[in-house]
Order: sequence, then structure tokens, then C-alpha cells
Amino acid sequence: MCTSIIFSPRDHYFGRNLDLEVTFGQQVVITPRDYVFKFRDMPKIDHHYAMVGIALNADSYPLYFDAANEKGLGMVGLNYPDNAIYYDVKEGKDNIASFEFIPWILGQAATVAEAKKLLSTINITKKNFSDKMQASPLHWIIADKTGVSIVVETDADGMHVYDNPVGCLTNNPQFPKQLFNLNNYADVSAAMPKNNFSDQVKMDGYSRGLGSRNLPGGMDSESRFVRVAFNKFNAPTSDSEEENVDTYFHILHSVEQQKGLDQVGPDAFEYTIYSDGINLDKGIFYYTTYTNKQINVVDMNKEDLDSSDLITYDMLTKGKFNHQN
Ligand SMILES: C[C@H](CCC(=O)NCCS(=O)(=O)O)[C@H]1CC[C@H]2[C@@H]3CC[C@@H]4C[C@H](O)CC[C@]4(C)[C@H]3C[C@H](O)[C@]12C
Repeated sequence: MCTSIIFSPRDHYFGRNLDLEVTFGQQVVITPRDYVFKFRDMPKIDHHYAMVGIALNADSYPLYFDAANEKGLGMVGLNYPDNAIYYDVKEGKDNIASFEFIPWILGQAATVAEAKKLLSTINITKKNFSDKMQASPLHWIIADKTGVSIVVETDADGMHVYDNPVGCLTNNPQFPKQLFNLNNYADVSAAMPKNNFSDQVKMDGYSRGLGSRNLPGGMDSESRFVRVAFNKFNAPTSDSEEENVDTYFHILHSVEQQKGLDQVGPDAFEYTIYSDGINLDKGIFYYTTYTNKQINVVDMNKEDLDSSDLITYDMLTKGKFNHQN
């Protein structure tokens, strides 16, 4: 499972937790403006917006899990099993394979509005990257540096583009159902609850935090959706980049999956492999990993973005203990 948020305290931070039981050898990958993107059914693009994110560098093709471009448009792919359907190539459409979707949008669109225009002519095809790398069932959240976001789901009844008023996405079920489910948590609050139960029962509020007692605590995607939305809407904002980045990671880590809690096989447990966030206004990429909670930073502006080869960084997974005696 995965969780993605856009958090807008002053600048806009967008990214995700990647939760899985196996790791792919993913890296931080910057695609500069003159890298040539070849597409299965569309003409190549040899000049486009530069982007940074997490990808698998597959024979010099960036298979992005999540990324943002230099204009401040970002996109995250999250698992959407049993619902995601990709389609056959359709005449008259922009036929884009699911693994090409992030480069196609981020290469050409600067805002969510421009992304919507590209989406109006797109057809997500079922082509695989390779026999070994079959298409995975995903849905996507797209956000820009105004803080606006949308969700794209390709269901059996066609592609849906939803405006996203909460600025987060997890996994199943379909996005409208996730939104509807928030109704069940309308009374969750950061404040101490008022006794609406009965004025004949005396309640003395034995503990701080009782207002959020009914937040769901599970690892499942509905629970994480509600929890991360609540935590984000109640998060403090600041004028300091460091404080905002720190808060951003507190929000994502509040739905992180500890090893051992989400069993997916006899000896296999899903866990949060990494959490990342891009400052969409500034093109600065931040991440933590399961074993390294120190915030690591890659600034795309420090690279030559007018070049043509992928720029990659191995993720720093070794945490550091500060011994004080
Ligand atoms: C598994 C991840 C979602 C995490 C998640 O939600 N896990 C819960 C599983 S479960 O729901 O609990 O069962 C997703 C998110 C992004 C994906 C990559 C996107 C690029 C590329 C697309 C190609 O077509 C196939 C290979 C490819 C490298 C993809 C591999 C994998 O699919 C990635 C990492």
C-alpha cells in the first residue's frame, strides 16, 4: 500500500510513502530537459520539462514511481489492484502505456489545468515495459504548486479524472468511495469532545486527545486515507522551510507501516520503504527511508538540467545514531 499527500503550509510539498514487502533498487532520478523520451505509440519527445523523483533506472529509461517537474507539477502512482484496467490502443487518441504516463504528463504540462488538457485525449494502454516488467495496476494523484490536485483512475467503465478536495490518496477502493467514507469521521477533532451523549451522564474527559480517539488506526488503505487527511488538515504551518519539511514528514510517518504489522505472505510483511516529498515551488527533493529517518536532500537546480543523460543518486539507507557520551 502507499500514501500520497500534498501539504501547503507556505510552499507546496508533494510526495508519498512507498509501502511494499520487496524493494526494487529504486533511486533518486533527475531527467534533464534533453533526455529523449521514446513512446510505444507516440512520437518521441526530445525536449521537455526536467523532472526529479524516485524511479527504477531500467536500461537508462526512468520508470518513475513518483516525480515532479521544474514547473512544480507532480505525479504519484499508487497501487490500485483489481480496479485498474488499461486499454487497447485506440485510433485517434494519445496512446500512452501506464509506465509512460508520468513522463508524458510531467514532460509537457506545467499545471494541473494543463495536465487535464492532456488527459482529455489520452488512452492508457496495457502495454508492458518488458516481459519481466509487466504493467502494475495503479491510480495516480497529480498536484501543482498552487496546491490543487486531481486523481486519475482507469476503471472497467473508462477513465475518470476527479478533483481532489482533500489532497491525499492511498489505494482501494475507488476515490469517490474514499471521500464518502470521510462522512463516518465528521466528529473526529483535535479538541476535547463535548458530551453529546447525555447530560445525565457525567464525563470528566479522563485523557487529553479524546477528540481523535475514533480515528482508524489500521494499516489498510481506508484507515490510512482518513488518518492522513485528518493529520494533514490539523498540521501546523510555519514560515521556515525546515519546519514545514519536518511537519510534512511527521504527517507521512503517521501512516507509515512498521515492519511486522501488515502480513502479505508466510514470512513477508509490507513496510514503508521510503517517504519522499518535493518542494514544488523550489524543485528540492527530500526523502527518508525505513532505516534512515534523517531527511536527505537532492536539489534539482544544482544539476545541469540542459543535458541529456539521467542523473541518479543511490538512496541513503544507513541511519546514524548520535552518541552523546
Ligand atoms: C508496488 C508500488 C506500489 C506500492 C503499493 O501500493 N504496494 C502495495 C501492494 S498491495 O496493494 O498491498 O498488494 C508501485 C508504485 C509505482 C510502481 C512502479 C511504476 C513504474 C513501473 C511501471 C511498470 O509497469 C512496472 C514496474 C514499475 C517499476 C512499477 C513497480 C511497482 O508496481 C510500483 C513501485
